[in-house]
Amino acid sequence: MLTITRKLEFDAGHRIPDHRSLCCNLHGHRYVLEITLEGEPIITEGAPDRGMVMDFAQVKALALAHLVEHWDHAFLVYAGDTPIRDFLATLPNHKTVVLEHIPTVENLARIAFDRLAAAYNHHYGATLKLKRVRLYETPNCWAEVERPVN
Ligand SMILES: Nc1nc2c(c(=O)[nH]1)N=C([C@H](O)[C@H](O)COP(=O)(O)OP(=O)(O)OP(=O)(O)O)CN2
Ligand SMILES: [Zn+2]
Repeated sequence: MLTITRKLEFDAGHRIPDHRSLCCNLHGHRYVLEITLEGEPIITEGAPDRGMVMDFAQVKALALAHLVEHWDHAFLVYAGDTPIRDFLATLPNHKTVVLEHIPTVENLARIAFDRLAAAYNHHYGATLKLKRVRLYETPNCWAEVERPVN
């Protein structure tokens, strides 16, 4: 087995409603998402992706379709954050994503992992698996979710 990693970046707004410091204010981040897949390179003769665990272009396409296009330039708001949800609802056509959990980087990384695991696992046969998602909220702060070892 070996791993490949694809990095994607997106911008999103959020706030941590009960935070005691600056993070209770509306603000945004350029999030950096690192997706690590584990598998064996494809050996099918003549296949365009022969020698690849998965074509990086396809890694990107699946990440965009299943996660990044939904969150990019959106405001990620906790379902229980009523004042902000009410405010956002007054803005016509605003891109708002309502989450069941507070949008800490830990919770966002877990949501990202669960969605991406469903998208990637077994995509190219039995061996391909999402191994790890790492999400940077700032260059200095990140969370990581790993697939449990079977
Ligand atoms: N465990 C967590 N702690 C914090 C989170 C979080 O999601 N999980 N989020 C925040 C803020 O939203 C913010 O993203 C972090 O701000 P800050 O601590 O200021 O991070 P910086 O990298 O900008 O800090 P420097 O001191 O400039 O390195 C807060 N905590
Ligand atoms: Zn923040």
